[in-house]
Amino acid sequence: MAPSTLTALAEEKTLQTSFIRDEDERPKVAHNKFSNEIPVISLKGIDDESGVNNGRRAEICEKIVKACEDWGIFQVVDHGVDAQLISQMTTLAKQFFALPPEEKLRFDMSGGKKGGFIVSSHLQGEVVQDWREIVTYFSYPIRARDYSRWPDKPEGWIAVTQKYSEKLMELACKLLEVLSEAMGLEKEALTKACVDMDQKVVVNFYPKCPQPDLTLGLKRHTDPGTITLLLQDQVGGLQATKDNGKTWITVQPVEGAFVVNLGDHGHFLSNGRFKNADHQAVVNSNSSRLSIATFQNPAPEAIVYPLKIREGEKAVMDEPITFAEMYRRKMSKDLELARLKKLAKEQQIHAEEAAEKAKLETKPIEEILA
Ligand SMILES: O=C1C[C@@H](c2ccc(O)c(O)c2)Oc2cc(O)cc(O)c21
Ligand SMILES: O=C(O)CCC(=O)C(=O)O
Ligand SMILES: [Fe+2]
Repeated sequence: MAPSTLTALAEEKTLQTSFIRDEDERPKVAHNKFSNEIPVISLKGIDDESGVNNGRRAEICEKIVKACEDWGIFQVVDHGVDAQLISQMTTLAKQFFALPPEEKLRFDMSGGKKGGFIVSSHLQGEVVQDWREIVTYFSYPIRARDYSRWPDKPEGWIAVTQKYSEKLMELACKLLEVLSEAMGLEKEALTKACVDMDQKVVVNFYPKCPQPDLTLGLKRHTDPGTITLLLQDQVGGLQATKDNGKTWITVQPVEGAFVVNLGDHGHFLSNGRFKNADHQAVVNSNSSRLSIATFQNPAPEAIVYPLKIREGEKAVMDEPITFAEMYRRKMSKDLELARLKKLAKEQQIHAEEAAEKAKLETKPIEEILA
């Protein structure tokens, strides 16, 4: 059972066992050992398709496409989202997590409610807990918004979140246009494949952690959707993989930048040409950390299948399926893997205990008592 908030646990000297991960899952690289390998791309001039600047758009597009092919993750600056809006969004988010537990728990979503506050994860049945609190809103399609699940404190946050969601939807669509064109398709191809794009904002708060080397803020995963725009503070903790998942790097925080991640949907639609970035978040004992993930997902009924299969390529999917089915299969695979891992661990403990018992039984009594 996940605790209802992390406020009290963050003050303890040791970590509660439900957060302790197996050794192979624990952090390998420090939260602040930053790498500059992930490309940082300026979007200045991306809208200008005329004359001399068309060269600039082409240059930006080339960089984005290369980053998607090599990493599935990159950062964007000069993206046009107002710095003041970003600062309001982060200030208000921090104020929300600083509220007393009972205020945050007015929006508790542990009973399976769509949107609100929860510790660790929205997924049911996780074996090990993530060291994070989240507050999440379903922001698009607008007609499906349920404002009763949007926290009404701190004052002014609903209005700021609405504006933030709108601006991030615009930025995401711009990036999807570039990727559509790179696939040799019309600009709207990827947004059309999403049917009626869903957007979900997840604000992650990672409190200071007593034993950060034993746990993760957010376990290793790929995002399920088309594209994710992540805003992170300067603390550091986002990690991505290279060398086919073997090596971890910590992404250098860049003030005012968005980290752009390709998700599974984007990966499948490009027939595997664009990577779905494998990533996780680590925590530390010095300071809390805030990140805001804006997930751009297709509608649940949207059909998932490669939009373009290039000559000589084989389709990465056996059959077209809906996004809802794709998500369901992903979640059950994730949970099944965690269950098998837990089982293997229990069996190992059992076998070790049995071996110890057998050893004792064959020992002469004088040795046991010695
Ligand atoms: O919180 C997340 C992160 C992410 C994710 C985490 C864990 C998984 O097993 C997984 O498959 C994905 O993607 C999300 C996607 C969502 O729609 C909501 C989330 O809260 C998250
Ligand atoms: O907090 C981070 O840096 C990562 C967050 C993330 O990957 C997510 O919310 O899906
Ligand atoms: Fe993620």
